[in-house]
Amino acid sequence: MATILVLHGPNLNLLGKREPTIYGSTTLDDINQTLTTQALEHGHHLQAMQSNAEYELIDRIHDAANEGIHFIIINPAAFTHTSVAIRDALLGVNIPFIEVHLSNIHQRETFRHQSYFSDVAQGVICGLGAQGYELALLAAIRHIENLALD
Ligand SMILES: O=C(O)[C@]1(O)C=C(c2cccc(Sc3ccccc3)c2)[C@@H](O)[C@H](O)C1
Repeated sequence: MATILVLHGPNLNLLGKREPTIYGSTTLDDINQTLTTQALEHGHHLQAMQSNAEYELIDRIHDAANEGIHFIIINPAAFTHTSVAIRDALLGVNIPFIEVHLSNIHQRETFRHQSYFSDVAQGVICGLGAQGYELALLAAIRHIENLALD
């Protein structure tokens, strides 16, 4: 049994409440509940956290290494385009991660096209709404289970 950590960045706590045309009407609680259920169906555990504070996300990433977290799924939200610090934390703990965005950042403002995470991620999923998280979870489980076979 493995544990997968889902990290949501700033303002995602407002998801489903405003701007549904861009980010959808699903709330973060809905997403986390769906992912938790799907992980358990595959025999794995899921932990989820949302923070508007860069340092809290960094601290959670550090703690993940001490807890034996096997994989991280992260939507850095606005930190996608600014945070070398979170990038460095992910590299520092050496836990594989997938970058997820609800919207297709490449169809939006130019400043959203650049990510500090994509080149060091296992993969990037964007533009598929809440389903992107579910696809990332399936990929994480596949990664973990393939490692177990090696
Ligand atoms: O598409 C995403 O998931 C993204 O990571 C999410 C972002 C984001 C930005 C502002 C608010 C929210 S969440 C939200 C949605 C609707 C109303 C209020 C907040 C997400 C952007 O900062 C990123 O560029 C893209």
